[in-house]
Amino acid sequence: MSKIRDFKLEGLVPAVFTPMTTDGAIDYDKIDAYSRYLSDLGVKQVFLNGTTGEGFSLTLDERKKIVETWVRVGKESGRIRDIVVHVGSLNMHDSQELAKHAAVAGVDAIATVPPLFFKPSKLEYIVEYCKKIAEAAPNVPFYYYHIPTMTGVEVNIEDFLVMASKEIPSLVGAKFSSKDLVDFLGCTQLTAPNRSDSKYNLMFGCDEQLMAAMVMGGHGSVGSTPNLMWGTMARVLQLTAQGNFPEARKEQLRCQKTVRIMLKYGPQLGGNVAALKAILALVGMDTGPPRAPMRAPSAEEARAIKADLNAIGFFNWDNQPATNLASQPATNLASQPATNHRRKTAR
Ligand SMILES: CC(=O)N[C@@H]([C@@H](O)[C@H](O)[C@H](O)CO)[C@@H](O)CC(=O)C(=O)O
Repeated sequence: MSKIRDFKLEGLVPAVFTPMTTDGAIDYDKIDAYSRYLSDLGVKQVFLNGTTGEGFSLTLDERKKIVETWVRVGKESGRIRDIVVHVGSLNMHDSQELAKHAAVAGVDAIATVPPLFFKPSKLEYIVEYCKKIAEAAPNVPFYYYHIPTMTGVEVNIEDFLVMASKEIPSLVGAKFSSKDLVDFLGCTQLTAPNRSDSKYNLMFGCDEQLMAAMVMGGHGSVGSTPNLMWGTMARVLQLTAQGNFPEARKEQLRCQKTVRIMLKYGPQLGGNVAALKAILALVGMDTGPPRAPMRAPSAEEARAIKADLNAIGFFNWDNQPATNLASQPATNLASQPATNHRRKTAR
């Protein structure tokens, strides 16, 4: 059980894109260069086959081969320390199969979204569904992947953690891709008896709100923008942890402005991931087009995206941190001693 209890995601954990060729096949050979690109940034942990990875657009065999490739070129090379795999799908059996495969492949944790076609009406049903998937890989740390904007399943994660912890021994935390910071604070403040820090590993996934989530006690970020603006997101984490909120806000605003460009072009490309893939290509890591129903931008659209990024100064931001700031665990503010602001009275 110590493998489960001791596992922790922290700092910046990119939800990685899935490299594809122009004819829509998976470009497995590109994963080697991609893992090197991320490792050079200071990445230690990655999240595969999630939303950013277009996991729901992939076949089971493709998802398995992506996992195996990342383990071989990422873990075995020493570039990447921990690999978390999203095993959620449209049915429990596929997810159980992916969970078993992930365990055999040697990944470090798995995560799943709830059932999203026949949407569960009660929390108990979600817990039971997750339990059956987690049991397919009982010795692998398990995360609930909360992303209601994509799944349409709104559930209070604090309540989920309390109920699921009684049913799922491998439960270690949640990947919280929702702007509901009220629920998020409730999650981070669930402490184990006589421990000050959170009982669960809470990773936040709305990058444009990361600073606030860290103030609420989050342990870091699993998201898309660390792929393409690592330095900026690293400074959000570090400046927030240091309590330098004016500077942290400047970095967070940079993320927000970049996300607005994603939101401007995402709809016409069939989805925001398509716009993000285009931005990643513009910073030099080309992972090819997305898969239908999304599409790559035309040359004209790519020029427009680049012009909009230029207009906000995107290419002048230091996104290749020399100090690999974010590979250091972001200090969880909740565990920081209160700064003594009392003015020292002259003796
Ligand atoms: C809806 C969505 O794609 N959310 C992204 C965010 O990183 C998002 O791209 C970012 O906050 C910009 O909106 C992540 O939460 C998704 C994620 O973690 C994943 O790809 O597995």
